[in-house]
Amino acid sequence: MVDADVLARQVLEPGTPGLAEVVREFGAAVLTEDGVLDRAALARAAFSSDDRRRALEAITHPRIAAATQQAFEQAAPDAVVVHDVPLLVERDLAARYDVVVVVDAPVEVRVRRLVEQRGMAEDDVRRRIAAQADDAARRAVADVWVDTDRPVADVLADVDRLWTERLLPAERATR
Ligand SMILES: CC(C)(COP(=O)(O)OP(=O)(O)OC[C@H]1O[C@@H](n2cnc3c(N)ncnc32)[C@H](O)[C@@H]1O)[C@@H](O)C(=O)NCCC(=O)NCCS
Ligand SMILES: Nc1ncnc2c1ncn2[C@@H]1O[C@H](COP(=O)(O)OP(=O)(O)OP(=O)(O)O)[C@@H](O)[C@H]1O
Repeated sequence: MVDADVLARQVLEPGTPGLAEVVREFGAAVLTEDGVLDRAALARAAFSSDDRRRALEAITHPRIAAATQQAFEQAAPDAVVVHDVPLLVERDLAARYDVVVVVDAPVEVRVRRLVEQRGMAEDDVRRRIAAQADDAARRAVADVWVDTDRPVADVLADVDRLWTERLLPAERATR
């Protein structure tokens, strides 16, 4: 499992060159008193305009890409590597994968979950969604569509089936 959001956090940990560059670009106001990244403050700055978001991505994305490559290389030859990547469509990466799975929920459900379950500010959530690909673009690259606007148990049952009926055979077919 290679989680892009986890790698995105690692490249901005205290003491990293990534964090130093972010402070040069966005100012010391994106740090807490202890010198740790204030993620909410950086999110406010980065999602204020396309230009600011791209400035952050120019710092993070090359570093995330390098860490991703390293993680892929460490996988066992018979592993099914699951790459959890929010910006797959935006970065035009679909052709690199054997199977593209889109995990979906309607926009209003996404907003409600992130506000209620994660405590995020609603305008932050909406700005992030606005900076992402829309459903039509996601549909265009999806091999499998997982609708999560259902009870979690139903979603998990579908994912189990996806694993045994689609992903394990796809891995075998690559050998
Ligand atoms: C702005 C930051 C500090 C906000 O941190 P926060 O802890 O609030 O969010 P987290 O990193 O957990 O991301 C949660 C979700 O926000 C969305 N999101 C994050 N970055 C972006 C982006 N550049 N464009 C669109 N949506 C984004 C994604 O849906 C992601 O799954 C952080 O998201 C970040 O460093 N983003 C730039 C790196 C990046 O593009 N990450 C996406 C994975 S490659
Ligand atoms: N079927 C469901 N019912 C209720 N809540 C759900 C369901 N599926 C996901 N959630 C909740 O929705 C929120 C977002 O889910 P999750 O973090 O898995 O999204 P994600 O696909 O990783 O998004 P991104 O990759 O953009 O960060 C979480 O708080 C999660 O618990």
